[in-house]
Amino acid sequence: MFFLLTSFVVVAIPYVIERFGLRVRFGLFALLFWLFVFQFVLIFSIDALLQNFATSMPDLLESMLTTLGGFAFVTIGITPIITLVLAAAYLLFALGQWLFDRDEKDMPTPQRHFTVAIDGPAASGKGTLARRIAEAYGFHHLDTGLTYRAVAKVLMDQNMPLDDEFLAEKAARSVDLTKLDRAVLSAHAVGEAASKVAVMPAVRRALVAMQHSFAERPPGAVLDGRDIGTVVCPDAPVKLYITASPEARARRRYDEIRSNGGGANYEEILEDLTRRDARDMGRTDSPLKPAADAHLLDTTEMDIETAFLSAKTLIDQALAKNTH
Ligand SMILES: Nc1ncnc2c1ncn2[C@@H]1O[C@H](COP(=O)(O)OP(=O)(O)OP(=O)(O)O)[C@@H](O)[C@H]1O
Ligand SMILES: Nc1ccn([C@@H]2O[C@H](COP(=O)(O)O)[C@@H](O)[C@H]2O)c(=O)n1
Repeated sequence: MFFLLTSFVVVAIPYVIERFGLRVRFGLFALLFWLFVFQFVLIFSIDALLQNFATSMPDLLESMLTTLGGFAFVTIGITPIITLVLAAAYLLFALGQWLFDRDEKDMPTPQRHFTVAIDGPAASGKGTLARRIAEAYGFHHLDTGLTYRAVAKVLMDQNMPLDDEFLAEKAARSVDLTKLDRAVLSAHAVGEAASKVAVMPAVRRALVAMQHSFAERPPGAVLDGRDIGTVVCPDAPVKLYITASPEARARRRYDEIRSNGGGANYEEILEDLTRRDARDMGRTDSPLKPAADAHLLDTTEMDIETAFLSAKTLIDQALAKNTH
């Protein structure tokens, strides 16, 4: 009787803990507990049956009951042993999990991605600033203007019209962010063509999807363009809107082309920039405008380093907020 009582306690305790204490239950201890109860009931009911009715029952039934009772009697000792072994294994596993979780909590949490969104009109200096920031913080950089330029270049190379949305969308879907060649795409004419394909919603949808996933690259990404703060990364913790007078921007572009050995006409460049600004600001889908929470930076009278230091102050403040 002492053996049965002890066995009952051994199978009952893990069952009760499993039933009422565990969030994830496999029912293993419940199975062992009810198996034990079943064995117990078999032994005693068969014993009672045999004691009272053995003489009146057929021999075959009597021997079957005797075998069954004997089997239950022999195996009832195994159930608590299995329960004990499993409970010990379970305890060891739980202890290991607890130690592992505790070590994990002590580890610094991996930094999530951080996005700097930079928008502004042509030649305002946003690309130069974006590259400088990316370099200083070890972030990835995407000049989204190049993606629109790549679409325009595909169409131009194949003598296709720039206003066919179906063809332009197909070209947009073929853009590979790892193969954007600034040297090839930076031509003035490609920029002009890019602003034409950029008015088409299907083109924007295709490119924005790529830009959006680029922005999620850890540890951070800097994207510059026209709709980064408003459409591509509306939740970016730092948004900058870089601007400069049209004359200053035309002068910068003129100097840039000349220093690369190209021929340029300042008046023509100013005219092109003004026309491109008007197209980019006036289109229905994702027009160029500062996001409501963007910091404005007018670089007309500001050199590149000063612009970078202003941006750095804002980024450092946002990074400090992010980690506390
Ligand atoms: N603050 C600044 N002062 C003087 N020159 C600058 C300044 N910022 C950028 N530049 C120069 O102006 C030119 C245009 O800059 P950048 O290419 O960065 O402009 P952008 O806004 O990215 O142009 P786009 O929209 O056409 O890509 C470059 O030659 C760059 O060196
Ligand atoms: N996010 C963007 C980026 C660019 N565009 C269009 O592409 C043209 C070329 O851009 P650059 O920055 O390389 O000069 C630009 O004029 C825009 O029309 C855009 O729509 N959205």
